[in-house]
Amino acid sequence: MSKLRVAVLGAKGRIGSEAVRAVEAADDLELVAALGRGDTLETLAETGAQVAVELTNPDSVMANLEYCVGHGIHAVVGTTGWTDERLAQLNGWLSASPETGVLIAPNFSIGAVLTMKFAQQAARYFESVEVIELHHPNKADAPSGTAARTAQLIAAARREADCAPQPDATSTALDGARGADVDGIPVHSVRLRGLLAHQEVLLGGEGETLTIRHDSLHHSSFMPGILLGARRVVTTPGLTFGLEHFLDLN
Ligand SMILES: NC(=O)C1=CN([C@@H]2O[C@H](COP(=O)(O)OP(=O)(O)OC[C@H]3O[C@@H](n4cnc5c(N)ncnc54)[C@H](O)[C@@H]3O)[C@@H](O)[C@H]2O)C=CC1
Ligand SMILES: O=C(O)C1=N[C@H](C(=O)O)C[C@H](O)C1
Repeated sequence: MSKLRVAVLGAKGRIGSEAVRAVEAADDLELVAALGRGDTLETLAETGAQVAVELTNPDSVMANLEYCVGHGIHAVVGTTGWTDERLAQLNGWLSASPETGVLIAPNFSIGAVLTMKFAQQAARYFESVEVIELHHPNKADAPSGTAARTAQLIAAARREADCAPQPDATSTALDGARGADVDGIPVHSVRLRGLLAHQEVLLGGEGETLTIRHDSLHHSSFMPGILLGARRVVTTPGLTFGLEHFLDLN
């Protein structure tokens, strides 16, 4: 059986370099291109890449995806910085190339995907919910894509259940002291040498709290999700947001 032809964009970065090794090590995948900043995207068409794994940064991702979708190259995207406007633009490109698939995964690690799901399930049962994400200090964006997505899922679950607004008597606060407001959920970002990628969802009710915590201790935690995404995206046209859609989670 022929191998799936995979390219990695952002191949010299922290996660991209790990993805290059993971693709090379997979029996059913062939690494046909490993592109860094300044390399031409034409390499993707020239090498016949079927899937591009996009792990660059929010400034580069849109141009890369415009090229990929325009050339019918499926994409697995880990890069952060997604807004409604960006998603609408991507959907526009996809509607002109209806057989192409794009997976955007705020987080490729199974533990983080489960954290989001558990938080979504728990959100309606507690009066208070806050998210704390903790990352290495070289991270460009805050809050993390995972934390933003977690907060959006929590907020949607609370809206659906008609939850009351969270109790919070704060009347004076230093800027930032209560974190960023993502759909009404406070999200706090820590940047600390020694960390990689971590998240806590704190839920509080009368006389009890629940903490859901996940730790990515190595970039290897993201690799099974990236490889699964590459294998599945080629048969899943259109936009898929979240790795959970490729997992058998009930
Ligand atoms: N979804 C997930 O599970 C994960 C997502 N990420 C995200 O992936 C992105 C990259 O993270 P890191 O590897 O830590 O950053 P990094 O800064 O170490 O790597 C990014 C690399 O992309 C390169 N680059 C920038 N523009 C490019 C372009 N147009 N073409 C090719 N290469 C380009 C940079 O030179 C750099 O080598 C971030 O948005 C991060 O949040 C990171 C880890 C897991
Ligand atoms: O930059 C990182 O490192 C990570 N970025 C993603 C995010 O912003 O959520 C995923 C993971 O947290 C690691």
